[in-house]
Amino acid sequence: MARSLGRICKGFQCLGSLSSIQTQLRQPSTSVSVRGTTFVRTMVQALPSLFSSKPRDFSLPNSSWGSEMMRLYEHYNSQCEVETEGGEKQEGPWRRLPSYNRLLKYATGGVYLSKIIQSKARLFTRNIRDPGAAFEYVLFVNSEEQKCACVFQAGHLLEGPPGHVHGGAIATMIDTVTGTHATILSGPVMTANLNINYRSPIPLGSTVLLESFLDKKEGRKTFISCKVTSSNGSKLHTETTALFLSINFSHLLLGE
Ligand SMILES: CCCCCCCCCC(=O)SCCNC(=O)CCNC(=O)[C@H](O)C(C)(C)COP(=O)(O)OP(=O)(O)OC[C@H]1O[C@@H](n2cnc3c(N)ncnc32)[C@H](O)[C@@H]1OP(=O)(O)O
Repeated sequence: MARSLGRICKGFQCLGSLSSIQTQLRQPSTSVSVRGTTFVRTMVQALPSLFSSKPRDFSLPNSSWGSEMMRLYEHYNSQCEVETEGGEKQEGPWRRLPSYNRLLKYATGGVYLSKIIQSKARLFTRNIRDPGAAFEYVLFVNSEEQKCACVFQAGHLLEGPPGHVHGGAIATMIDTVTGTHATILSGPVMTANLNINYRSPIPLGSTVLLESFLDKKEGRKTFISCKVTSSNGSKLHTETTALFLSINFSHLLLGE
């Protein structure tokens, strides 16, 4: 019992780091975009400190990334840092988000889960070790324009219709991108509604671009839209509207 309480307290300490990020987000500032930039920078810097050892950043290129995946990665990554006329480097409009296969060491899904489940819990999209087999993706955020872009290469384990990507795998990626975007904009949220129109199938192994946009914020509600296109933008694969509701961490930890 005492040990369980210790674990939960440690979990809350981790959550404290996230709370401070949220506090920063809520502090009055001159504009939403400045606030967003600060939040993203803080989040990027704070996340690794929540782990017990140095975690693998899954958003960095690996040998399975094809030429289209690399081309789009370079396209956005080159805009994360730009050179001034005087030759100095400064932050660009985009920022790459690191990606780990678990978010918190202790608070991995509620106090009612067994220790074994807590220790084995992994993020759904990052739990297959074989590079290129499933979800290969990297997410970039543009705080000024309040949008996100995700380059996604769909591996052979994501098959639905023969030779094409499973609709649930596509929905997973849309939920991941819009959910991350909503978290950046509003702090902790959960998906309340995801409305997807599938317009054309995605060939297995291909690279696509997911772009998400803030539609509006109303109280606890954050409305995001998202489209998935082929890597050169010529083909529309899906169109989505999503609703996220802001939550307290106790909603996840205690089921309240
Ligand atoms: C770093 C790694 C990042 C990875 C990102 C991955 C993102 C993945 C995100 C997810 O997948 S979350 C998992 C899937 N989602 C869930 O399991 C959520 C389950 N549902 C709930 O927990 C609750 O229903 C929810 C928190 C969404 C809302 O419950 P609340 O009790 O907080 O809200 P309430 O029912 O009081 O409704 C508040 C308002 O929202 C509205 N609302 C709630 N659900 C709605 C809905 N589904 N559609 C439209 N409106 C909805 C509701 O009508 C009301 O509107 P008004 O204030 O105007 O009256």
